[in-house]
Amino acid sequence: MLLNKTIGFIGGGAMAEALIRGILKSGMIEASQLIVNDISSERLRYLTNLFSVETTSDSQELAKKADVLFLTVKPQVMNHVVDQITPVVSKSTIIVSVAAGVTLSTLQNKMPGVPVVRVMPNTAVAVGEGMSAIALGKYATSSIGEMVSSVFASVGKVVTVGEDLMDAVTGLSGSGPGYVYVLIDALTDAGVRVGFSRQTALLLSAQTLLGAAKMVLETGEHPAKLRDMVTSPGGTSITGIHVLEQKGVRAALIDAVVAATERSKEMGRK
Ligand SMILES: NC(=O)C1=CN([C@@H]2O[C@H](COP(=O)(O)OP(=O)(O)OC[C@H]3O[C@@H](n4cnc5c(N)ncnc54)[C@H](O)[C@@H]3O)[C@@H](O)[C@H]2O)C=CC1
Ligand SMILES: O=C(O)[C@@H]1CCC=N1
Repeated sequence: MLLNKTIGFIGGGAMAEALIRGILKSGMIEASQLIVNDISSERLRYLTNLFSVETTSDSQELAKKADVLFLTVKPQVMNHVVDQITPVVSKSTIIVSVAAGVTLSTLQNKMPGVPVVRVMPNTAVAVGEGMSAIALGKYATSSIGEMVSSVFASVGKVVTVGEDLMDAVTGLSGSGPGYVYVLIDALTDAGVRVGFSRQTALLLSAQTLLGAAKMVLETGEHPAKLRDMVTSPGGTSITGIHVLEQKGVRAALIDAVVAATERSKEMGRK
């Protein structure tokens, strides 16, 4: 579907880099199909060295060439970027925005008739384990939706959601790797505290999170049932879980997702 198509990225930051790394690794798209635009020539040099992709400092030139155009800039500069490209974007260009809080209607109002798809991925697309949610704008046909989904499916899992849930996705899986890195870092400190080298403690922590997550996904069991399998009566796991409950870890995680969801909504109002 994407054979011989030109794929553009406006904004060559962390998210674009993660996506490019993942899609090149998946083999779905070749480096020769990609063109990246950024205001930072340093970022462009870095991405060319890393991925051998073409780059340009001219977003209009890129918008004219691209069949699929990823908008991977910060929400705060999205208006400026869209105003720049609107005069040259054709109705056959597929626009894919990954910006937190930027709504389909904002983009559609600026680019009438142009198919727009809103996606909220996370940085784990870089290693083929991303979680992305997708919502289609009114000019995006279902075949466009399938095409964009297939790109994100090549680098992880994809769900289709109503746009009203996009801020919630941003608060949970979009921002979620950040929360999990905090957990891994804390568990690693804990490992050092009980006697491991940092390197060993990091391996024990990260592999434990990976294994537990895989158990949930592969068994389809409720996490509480899997937790029961770990907690021997009067044993160590229930002793540790008791402390986590006393410290309010569960409520802290819920509060974190709610706060990030609210922040995404707030960013969308600007
Ligand atoms: N980093 C993440 O985990 C995720 C980010 N996102 C979304 O991806 C978007 C990008 O985020 P990051 O990559 O983290 O930010 P970033 O700050 O790493 O990258 C943004 C890039 O855009 C460039 N830029 C700024 N103004 C520009 C302009 N006028 N034209 C062209 N390029 C310009 C910057 O030089 C920078 O390289 C945001 O909208 C964010 O909401 C979505 C999901 C996850
Ligand atoms: O922190 C942010 O705003 C972006 C959106 C989702 C993850 N990172």
